[in-house]
Formats: sequence, C-alpha cells, structure tokens
Amino acid sequence: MSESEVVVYANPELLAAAAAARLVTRLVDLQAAQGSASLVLTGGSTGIAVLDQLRRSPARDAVDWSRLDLYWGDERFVPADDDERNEKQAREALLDHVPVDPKRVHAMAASDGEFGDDVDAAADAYARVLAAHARPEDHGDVPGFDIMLLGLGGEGHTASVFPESPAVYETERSVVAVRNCPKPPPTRVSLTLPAIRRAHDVWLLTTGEAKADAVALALSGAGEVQLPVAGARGRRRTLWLLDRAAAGKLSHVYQPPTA
Ligand SMILES: O=C1O[C@H](COP(=O)(O)O)[C@@H](O)[C@H](O)[C@H]1O
Repeated sequence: MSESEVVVYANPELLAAAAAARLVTRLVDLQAAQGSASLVLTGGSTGIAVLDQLRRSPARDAVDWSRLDLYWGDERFVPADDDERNEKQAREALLDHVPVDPKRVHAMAASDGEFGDDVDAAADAYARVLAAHARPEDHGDVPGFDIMLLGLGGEGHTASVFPESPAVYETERSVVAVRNCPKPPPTRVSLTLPAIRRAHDVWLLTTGEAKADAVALALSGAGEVQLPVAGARGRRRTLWLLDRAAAGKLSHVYQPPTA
C-alpha cells in the first residue's frame, strides 16, 4: 500500500477547483495510456463540489466521457429521486451534463428499485456488478479502479464504513449493507475497506475544522476499526486533498498562504 501524501489548499473553493483540474489531467492521461479509465465517485459536500467545478471547467471536454467507467463508493439507500441520494447529486452536479455512456455508469440500487427495500440484495447485486467488471489482472472480484474519490466524517467514517460498525470488520465481501448509521440516512450500501484498497489511487477530499481531528488521527497511525478512513489506501497512491481548516491539526505539512 502507498504512503499518504497531503496537499493543502487555502480554502474549500480552491480545493474543489484544483481537484477538478487534477481529475481532468489524470483521466486524460489514463485514457491516452490505456484507452479508458475508471473512477469511483463519493457523496458528501466536498466530493459533489469537485463534480460541480468539473462541470464548470472548459477543460472537462478533454475527457472522453464515453470511455469512462463510473462507480460509487457508497450510496444512501433512499428512493431514486431523493435529494440525499449520492447518485442524484452526482448526476445534477456533472453526469447529466457530459456525454457519459449510460452502460458504463454503475449506480447502486435505490430503495424503490429492483430490490425494493431489501438492502442486502442491493449490496449483493453491486458486488456482482464489481465482479463482472474485474479483469484477470485484478486478481479478484473487484476491478482495480484507477481513481477512487472518498470523503470522510468527523468521527472517521469513509464511504459508509463507520467506526466500530459491522462493515469495518468485513474481510470477505466487497460490498455490504449498512444499517443504523449514526449519520442520516441510516441505511446505506458501501464498499468495504478491502474493496477500497483495490483502487490504484485513493483521493481523500475534505474541508472544514470539524474534520481536522479525524484527518490528524488518520495520518498519525490510528487503527481502522476506530477510524475507518485510516484504512482507506490506494495501491499506487493515497492522496489527501484538504483545505487549511481540515489540515489545521497537522504539523509538518506545507500550508499555503491565505487566498
Ligand atoms: O454520508 C456521506 O458522507 C461522507 C462525507 O460527507 P461530508 O458532507 O461531510 O463531506 C461521504 O464521504 C459519503 O460518501 C457520504 O455518503
């Protein structure tokens, strides 16, 4: 697994714009090198702000959206038209505005979808989607995602893997149903930490003082049971993209001047 790298931006707006630019560059490079790319999206304020910035950027047209496989790291198990749904927010922020191939947009089921309110069936179905897209070189049932975007909570959750919850102890399954989440909505579907660690690059995006303790603990060797985000690592790269407030409890990282 890769060591963590940290980049701090002066404010949340700069972080979102710079992460969007970084995403364009990386996706274009990947498509040039291997023909297509895969990207795992996150919910949460910072992840959606990055997609919003991407939509506004003229450089977005450099990406061949038709040759991009899109997945989600977690989903709130609510009806498809619920504003809380990560997929709905991502579509409104970006996906409805770029020519993605619908067959390559791999969303998790909604609670009014084909599995009804059976969240276990929804999780199992997504595990099958991942397995169907894994290649021989991935050595398992999860694709080697090129880039995975993740957010985090102040208590240390990432995707929908919460501290001390059953999901954080999962070692076999790639996707699990999550119930009784401390953060609403309470029922979710999430990739597990072993599935997250199949990604080549993991980018952890967060802003705000409320995340500063979790960031500092994760970067100082906290255990993943108490702080799941500490277990989110990419095989090639683990990149933390923070604003000054989220990085406020880190010493020895470069802090940019206030913009
Ligand atoms: O509920 C969720 O929250 C986290 C973080 O969200 P934020 O708004 O505090 O940045 C996110 O990573 C996750 O995907 C989402 O479902």
